[in-house]
Order: sequence, then C-alpha cells, then structure tokens
Amino acid sequence: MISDLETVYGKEGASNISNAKILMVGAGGIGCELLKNLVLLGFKEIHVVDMDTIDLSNLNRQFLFRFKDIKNFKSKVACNLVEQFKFANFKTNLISYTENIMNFEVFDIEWFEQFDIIMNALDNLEARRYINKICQYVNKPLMETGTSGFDGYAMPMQSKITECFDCTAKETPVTFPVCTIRSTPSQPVHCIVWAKNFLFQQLFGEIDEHKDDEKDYGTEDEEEIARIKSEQNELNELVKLVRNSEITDLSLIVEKILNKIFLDDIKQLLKIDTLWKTRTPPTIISIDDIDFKLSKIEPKLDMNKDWSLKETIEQFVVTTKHLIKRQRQLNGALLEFDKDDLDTLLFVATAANIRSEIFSIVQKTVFDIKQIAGNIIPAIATTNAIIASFSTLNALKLLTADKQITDLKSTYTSWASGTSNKKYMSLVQFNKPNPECTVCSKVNNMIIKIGKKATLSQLIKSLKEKFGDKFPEDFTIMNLNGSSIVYDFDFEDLLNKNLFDIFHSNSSDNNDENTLQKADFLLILDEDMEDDINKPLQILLQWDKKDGTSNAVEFERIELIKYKRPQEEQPVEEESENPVSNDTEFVVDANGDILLSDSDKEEEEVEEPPSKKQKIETKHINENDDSDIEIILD
Ligand SMILES: Nc1ncnc2c1ncn2[C@@H]1O[C@H](COP(=O)(O)OP(=O)(O)OP(=O)(O)O)[C@@H](O)[C@H]1O
Ligand SMILES: [Zn+2]
Repeated sequence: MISDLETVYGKEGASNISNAKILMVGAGGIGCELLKNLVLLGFKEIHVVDMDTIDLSNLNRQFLFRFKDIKNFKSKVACNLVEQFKFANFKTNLISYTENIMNFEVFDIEWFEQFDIIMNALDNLEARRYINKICQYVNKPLMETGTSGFDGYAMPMQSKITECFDCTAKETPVTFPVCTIRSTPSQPVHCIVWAKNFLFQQLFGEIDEHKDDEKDYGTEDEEEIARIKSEQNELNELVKLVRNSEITDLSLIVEKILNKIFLDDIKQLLKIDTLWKTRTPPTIISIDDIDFKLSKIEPKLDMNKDWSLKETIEQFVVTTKHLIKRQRQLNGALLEFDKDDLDTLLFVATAANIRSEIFSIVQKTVFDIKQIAGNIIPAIATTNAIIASFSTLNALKLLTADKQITDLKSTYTSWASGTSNKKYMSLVQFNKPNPECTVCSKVNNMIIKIGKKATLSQLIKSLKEKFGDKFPEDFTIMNLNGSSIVYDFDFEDLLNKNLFDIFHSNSSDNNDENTLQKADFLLILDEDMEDDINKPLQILLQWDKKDGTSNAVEFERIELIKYKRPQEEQPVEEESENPVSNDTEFVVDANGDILLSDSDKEEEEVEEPPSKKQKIETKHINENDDSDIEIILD
C-alpha cells in the first residue's frame, strides 16, 4: 500500500501521509466512509471520537457495524473493524474515544493542537459550531461535511483564510401559527404536528399544568377562547378515562376519543363562520361502520400505501388501545413519541390522516409521515460515500500535493431540481471569511495557558505587559460561559480572586444535565473612546492541569486588530445574505456566544401583534440537523 502511494504521490507525499495525525469527529454515516478511506490511505494516526452507541437503524448505511454490535460504541467498533482490514503494511494507529467532543476536560486545546487536520463527520449544528470555534484558536485545517438525502457538502476551511462554518447563516426553523395547527390546517404537516404535538402529547404525555389565564390561545377572540377552553376540558375528562386502570372497556374509551376529536370538535369549529369565509370548511366524516371492538388488524396494512378512511380509523382504534394498555402497564408513566416506536408512529399517522380527510388535505403514507414526524430525510449511503471521498481527497491534496487550503475546492451535491445545467455535483473555489462573522472575523482570538492560582489582576497585568499601549485603557472583561461581567471600570471586586474560581464557583448550577465540562472563554471589550478600537479579544483559557498551585500566565502575542467604531447614523443597508448587519453591537447570549444585537430587528419584534407571537416552531424538514422536530410554544 505504502509503495503504491509513493508511485502516486512521490516519496515526500507518501511520507507526509504516513506521518499525519488526523482527528475524525463522528463515526456515523459519513464517519464510517471517511475512516475506511483514511485507513486505506495509511495515515499515521487517526483519533476517532463518537459518544454514541450503534442502533439498529444505523446498520443500513453505517457499513462498519453489524447486528451484534448494536448498543456498543460506534468509535470503538469502527476502529476495531478497520483494524481487521488485512492488507500489507497496515500501520495506522487508531485511537477511539467515547466522549462528547465538546467535553473540554477530555479534549482540551493541547489535545486538539496535536492534529494536522480535523475532519468533521457530524450530524448537528452545536457540535459543528463548537469544532469551528475551536479551529479559530488552534488554526488547523478543518474538513467540514454534511449530507441530507441526496444533498451534501464537503468544505475545507481554515481560520482567517477561508469562510468558517458560521460565516453563512444557517436555516432557521419553519414556524406555524398555533391557530393553523389547532383550527385551520391546510397542509399534511399541519395535521402531523397536531397529531404528534397536541393529541398524542395530551393523551399520553405530560399534562399541561398552566393555569387558564397563563395560556396563550393564539387568538384574542373571546368566543374562540371559550370554545378552546371547553374543548380542552372535555379532553381532560377523556385523559382521566385513559389513565384510570379501573375502566377496562377500552373500546368505549376509544369511541369517546374518536367522537370528540374528529366529530364534536369539528362541529364546534364549523360554527365559527369567520374561519370559513375564505377557506374550505371541514367535513363531517361518518364512523357508523367502525367496529370499536377490534383489537388487531388482519391482514396488516402496507405502510407504503394509501389506506381507505375506514382502514385508517380502524388502525387508529387498535393502536390507541395498545398505547392505553402500554401506559397502564407502566403505571401511568408518560409515553414519548418515537418514530421507531410503531405504536406511537401509527397513532400519529392515523390521527393525522383522519384530520387531513376532514380538512380535504391530501393524505400521506405512514412511511412518509415517519419522515416528516421524525423530521428525517432518509440518509443516502451513496451521498455519504461521495462526500466522505471529497473530504478525503482534500485532506490528501493538502498533505501530498503541496497545496494550500485556498487551492482546495468545496464540493456540493444537490439533487438537480430547478437547476439549469442539471449538475448533481459542483466544485467551488473557496470563499473568503465573511467580514461580518462574529466567530472568525469580528473578534481577535487568543489562547491563554494559565495556572489555577492566577488572579484576575495577574491576567490583566500580563496582558498589559505583553501588548503595551496597544491594550485598551478602558475595558470590560466578561465570562462568556456565565455571560457575566468579571471586570470593568467601576467593578473591581474580583481583581484578587483566582480566575479559575471565578469561572468555576457556580459550576454546579451551570452544569448541563450530562455534566459536560465546557471550555472557558473570556471576552475583553475595548471601551476606549477613540474611533479606532480593538476588536473584542476572545480568550480561550487552557488551565494548567499538572500543577494546581501554579499562577503562571502564558500566551503567544497576537496582533490586536483594530476596527472603526460603528457610526451612530448608518445608511440603510440592503438586505444581505450575511448572518449579521453592519449596524450592530456585541451582546453575549446565555450560551456565552457573542451575538450582535440589531436594533431594527428588535423593533420589528416589538411591533409584532401578540397573537402572532405564539407560534409552533418546527425545524425545517430539509435542515441537516438533529432528527427531532422541535416544537416551541412561546
Ligand atoms: N458532540 C458530539 N461528540 C461526539 N460525537 C458526536 C457529537 N455529535 C454528534 N456526534 C456523532 O456524529 C455522528 C453523526 O453520524 P450520522 O449523521 O450518521 O448520525 P446518526 O445519529 O448515526 O444517524 P441518523 O441521525 O441518520 O439516525 C453520530 O454517530 C453522532 O453520535
Ligand atoms: Zn466566520
């Protein structure tokens, strides 16, 4: 293998490969492909991080895993399997980790610094953003990837040279007004959201404890509010029946549910004439021929086919009974919707389709509903393979062909809908960093290696010594993790405190549910009155691990980059693709990320009528992100 590489890449190129250390984050669909490629190329060392275990649903495309591996850690199984590739000169050293890559206690900055290239094979924004942020400090080439169905991208990135992951705005969630979901659905997804997040939740999930006057009904109309309240009270009565194990006649309970939800509520809705002036009114379905005594459906219905209304209702009857029994067997424990749990899926699918029929909306197959309710586009193994190969090729070029990151191309695959040239794959020259990006362009990034006994005043003294008169006279220091001010011109109380204690004194309250030890970031804002001020200095703190008594403060000197303080009066900007506008101020959010407040936007939100503010949000179905639909009622 190595000699073949020499033939292709020359002695030097081959030796670069066999000396390279790669970090691969994620060992799922893209990760399996990537690891296979990297191992076959003979890289010296590959560190594979994945915190997850193998699931049955992974096996169709994550080809390094077998049935026997279910419930074992992906990173471990993947490394063990590729180690068995039997070819001559297998020299790759494989190291697997089963922690979250965002655990800074395990993966600190010194650990990231050991790698030549970082390769992402992740499936969520949070982890991608985190690695992107870390790469602004360690300045390593990042090969970022993602796929969603037939679409995918493989993008090489390097801090300050190319755009970063956050240089472009990511898709925002699609939102549906509550009244659309509750009263006037017009698309299948409205009915699916209703079935999953309203009906299922009400019957089998957590009971809504809000008092009536705290609720937002999505309308100001008193008559409408009264209708919703009485609808809700009736439903609460049904929930009592569902959860009362002494009432054993499940057929009767299901008949009551069906009558209320699909007949009585709709009759009430029809009475509100104003709703139907411009819309098709709902129709009243007949359930006369439904046998409520059914306890199973024979023969099983095909989940890829459309069902008749009778079949759908009968399946609803059977599935609802199953769920009531399950909940009772679990002593009333709350049930959660899971697209892979057939009962919960069938409940949502049948309820959604009955509602669609009522509102003259096209029905979907159970299979389609599974994807929409699980917000999942089927993962396509081929797309993963294509994207992983382009990512590998870029890593290879960077190491062997004496290429710079700017010589590499980003690859995009996109199912050719609506494109003029019918291209599936495009290779695109790199983009420069977006000057408005708050992750890579609008801050100075710096790492400080610091002892746990160093005080805040020692840190300030070291910074002033290092930067001399380039360091602002008037400044504010913030703890980005707690979004709190640590120091400013009239707050000097913490000067003699250890910085480590300032960051960690509240850590027991701040800890995530899984006690993830996050990286500590400081932000220093230049408050001098001049026009030219320093960009905020964002500092990643690497605590000295070896010696708990050290008070050393060490850092590389970086250039403090200046920029012009934004003018009070800015010309009106045209709307751009950029995630931020020019007329902005730095604000820090609860996660410690720097945000830019945009005054125009705030005004807009204030003016929004309260009824419109109550929205149900779902993630965009195409969003290449976590798989669950997230519904936020605000
Ligand atoms: N913060 C993180 N730290 C470590 N690994 C992560 C982190 N976030 C995501 N991953 C891993 O990245 C991998 C992404 O793979 P993939 O997109 O195939 O997702 P999946 O969860 O395996 O499959 P699917 O979402 O399609 O069911 C997963 O194995 C996941 O565990
Ligand atoms: Zn950026």
